[in-house]
Amino acid sequence: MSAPTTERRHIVVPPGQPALRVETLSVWYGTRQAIREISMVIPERSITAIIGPSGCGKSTLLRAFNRMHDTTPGARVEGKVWRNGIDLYAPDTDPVWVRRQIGMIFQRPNPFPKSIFENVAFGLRVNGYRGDVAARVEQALRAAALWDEVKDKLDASALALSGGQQQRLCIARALAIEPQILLMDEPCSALDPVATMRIEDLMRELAKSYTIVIVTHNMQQASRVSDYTAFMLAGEDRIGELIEYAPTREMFIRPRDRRTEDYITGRIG
Ligand SMILES: Nc1ncnc2c1ncn2[C@@H]1O[C@H](COP(=O)(O)OP(=O)(O)OP(=O)(O)O)[C@@H](O)[C@H]1O
Repeated sequence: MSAPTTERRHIVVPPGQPALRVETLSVWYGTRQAIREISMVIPERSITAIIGPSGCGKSTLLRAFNRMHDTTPGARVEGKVWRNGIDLYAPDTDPVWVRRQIGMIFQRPNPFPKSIFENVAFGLRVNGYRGDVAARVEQALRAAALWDEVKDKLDASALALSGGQQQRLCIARALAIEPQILLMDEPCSALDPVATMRIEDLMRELAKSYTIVIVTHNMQQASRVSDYTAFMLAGEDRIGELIEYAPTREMFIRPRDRRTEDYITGRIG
């Protein structure tokens, strides 16, 4: 199905049910605006990559998707993020509910200094889960492709795992509370190529059931794993904007905007 394109920017509206609908989203840190009026639709059960040069606002945009800026002093968000008809920024929308639906995986794996089991069980306990915690922990570890490696040492410290295993543990920890969307902020940048491949394979597997949005510096990674790619760029005023948003294959083979082409061919950034 061909997608409509705006005149000024090349922004597709992916077909099907959106996981998130982002409308004229702007974020400020104090008086400095970091991103300007970004509108896009994130399709469900797919991987959307956000790419662009350092400082163009990729993480800022990603963090706006689950209200992470609520916890940043001085940060302010304008615009709307809709999920199934609910405005995530409406005064009566509970930010805890938002973050339960939309989990975040960070650049550096950040397991708690607890056992492997307790890391995954943590969110369940915080949320007062009354079911079979052990079963849910196993399910999450299996979904994160880590179960076989840790099933015999669930009581061992999470900090003894390799970097790649720690990152998959953090993914299991996020999955345990059954989110629908996973935001990943450069999840492989601290990992070696083999661990990176495992996370990328895992992402493809997870995308069958979850919606994933990933920020990545690595264009090869975006082209390998994502279905859609959003290219951001900051102009002379240093405010990040969405320049082009398209199916990944299209963007890498036939970018519509010269700035996208300059970036993916290495002329800028
Ligand atoms: N907590 C903060 N307080 C003040 N300014 C911030 C904060 N976080 C980010 N910024 C600024 O906002 C702009 C966008 O930053 P952001 O981290 O979103 O960019 P990015 O594209 O993800 O960069 P990178 O690829 O280097 O991680 C930058 O100028 C950055 O310095």
